Parts: sequence; structure tokens; C-alpha cells
Amino acid sequence: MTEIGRATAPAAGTVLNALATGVGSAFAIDAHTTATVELDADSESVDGEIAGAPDADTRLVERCVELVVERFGDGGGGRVRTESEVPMAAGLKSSSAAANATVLAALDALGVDASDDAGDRDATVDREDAARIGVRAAREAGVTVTGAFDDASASMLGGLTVTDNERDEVLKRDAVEWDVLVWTPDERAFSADADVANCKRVAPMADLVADLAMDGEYGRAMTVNGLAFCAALDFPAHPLVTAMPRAEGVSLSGTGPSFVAVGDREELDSVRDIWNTYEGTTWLTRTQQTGARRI
Ligand SMILES: Nc1ncnc2c1ncn2[C@@H]1O[C@H](COP(=O)(O)OP(=O)(O)O)[C@@H](O)[C@H]1O
Ligand SMILES: O=C(O)C1=C[C@@H](OP(=O)(O)O)[C@@H](O)[C@H](O)C1
Repeated sequence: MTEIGRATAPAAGTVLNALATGVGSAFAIDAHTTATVELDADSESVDGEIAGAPDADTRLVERCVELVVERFGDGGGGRVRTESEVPMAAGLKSSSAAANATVLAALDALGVDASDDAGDRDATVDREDAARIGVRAAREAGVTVTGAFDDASASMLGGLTVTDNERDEVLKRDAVEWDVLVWTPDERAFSADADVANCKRVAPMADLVADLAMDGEYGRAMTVNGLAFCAALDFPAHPLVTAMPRAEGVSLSGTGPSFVAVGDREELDSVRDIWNTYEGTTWLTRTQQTGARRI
């Protein structure tokens, strides 16, 4: 018998890149990845497919299904297919969105409820733990440096999180209501290929960003993060400088190449006019508060 589950999870933008110190911060945005999982007791393996990207690496989502079946199921394999609005390897946490959607879809196929509502007595796994399954799969598939629990928790829970990626713990969670401007150049930058040694050199700035974020000064935190990581990862500073007078915060997102600016819509519209002259795609979205869910 085949059991089917479906779920969706949002992408995210960066406040603090965790590659310097292991502490990171991210916020969910309104662009989503959807996963459909079919579990089959007679099948021995899990086959992944990414819509529109036949050559992309499917090990992350296959491992997510395997880990869920190992922990909550009774053997077997199946199929997972993702469809995504999130550009892959562009710094917008496509990997976290795909992993979270897949974990929730696999749980859904097994009839396991995932909820972080303390009053929900039927919940078998809370959403933070569900995100940790995706983080484990990302480590095992080799698509991450720190595990990226910052990105995974923001995508799973919605809103903004600050996390310790060595312990996979949420240090702070907050709701943020921002318009978000994104510039995604055409090139791609896989996190696993990032210059980690150079990121570690900017650790004193990462500590400052963490302090600002823990104090709720997210905009200034982001901008300091942007200056530090553009320098460490050799990305241009001009998208930051042009946005700084108008945005509440602006940063390189993750290991790039996308940039994100947050603030008021009218101010971001004028930044958009400038970023529109850059090659690639400039788009407006909003922060997302509810995180991942089954559908
Ligand atoms: N829609 C998707 N379906 C399945 N796997 C995905 C999807 N999007 C991304 N991934 C996985 O995540 C990897 C990219 O991760 P990463 O370099 O961290 O980029 P990002 O910053 O977008 O998360 C891909 O190589 C692939 O393994
Ligand atoms: O692999 C990792 O451990 C991380 C990758 C980066 O994100 P991207 O995957 O978006 O580049 C970074 O922002 C995050 O804090 C940690």
C-alpha cells in the first residue's frame, strides 16, 4: 500500500551567517518549497526528483525520508518530489526549505502529527525536532557547513530565530513584520564550497551581530553581517551601500550570491530601482510568520 504526504516550507534570509562562530540568525520569507512523499512498504530505497532540475543533487531529500522512516515507520522506501519557488544555492535557504517540507511530508505520509503547540496532545514530534531531522540529513548529505539550524528553524517555525548551530538550540525567536527586497544574481554559490577559514576571521564582527540580534536590533545586526561577510566571501559591497540610507537592514544572504534588504515598502521600492539595474532578478516579498506545514 502507498501512503502519500505533502508539506510546504518557506525560504529564509540571513541576519547572521553562522560560518564564523556557529551562532546564526535567519528570518522566513514568503517563497516556498513543496514536497510530496509516497511511502511504499515493498520498496527498498528512496528515489528523489526535483521539478525542473533533473541533474540536481537529491540526496538531501532522500536522506530526510530515510531518517523519518527509520524513526517513525516500519521499513520500506518510496519517492519524494519537490517543487520550488526558491532558487537553489542562491543563499535563500533552498536546502532548509526542501528538507523541512520533505520531513513534514514524510511524517504526514506516516500519519505522525508535527506541531509545536503545547496544547496539542496528538503531536508526536514538535516542529523544532522535525527541523533537527532535516539538519541531520543535511549534514549527512554534505550540503552544509554548520548544519544550518538557524535557517532550518526559521523556515520550520516562521518569523526570526537566533540559534546555536553546534547544539542545534534556539536562543531566541521573534515575529518580524517586514517587506523584504531580494536581489538574486544569476550565478550560484553552494554553501559546502564556502571559504570557511575566511568567515572565521570575521568572528569578532559575528559576535557583535549576535549581540545586536539578541537585543532585538535586527536591522543593524544584518547590515554589520553584510559588511563582514561580503568582505570575507569576496562579494561586492555596493548593494549594501546603496540600500543603507533607505533600508532598516541589508545583508548578503547566507553564503550568497543573493542580497536581502528589509524595511518599509516605499523605501525598498527606491532601493529596487537601483538593484533592478544589476544583472539577475530583483523581487519583493514579505517575512513569513507561520513556517512549514503539511498541506
Ligand atoms: N527543491 C529542492 N529539492 C531537493 N533538494 C534541494 C532543493 N533545493 C535545494 N536542495 C538541496 O540543497 C542544496 C543546496 O544547498 P545550499 O548550497 O545550502 O543552498 P541554499 O543556500 O539555497 O540552501 C542542493 O545541492 C540540493 O542538494
Ligand atoms: O551551511 C551552513 O552551515 C550555513 C550556510 C549559510 O547559509 P546558505 O546555505 O544560505 O548559504 C549560512 O547563512 C548559515 O548560517 C549556515
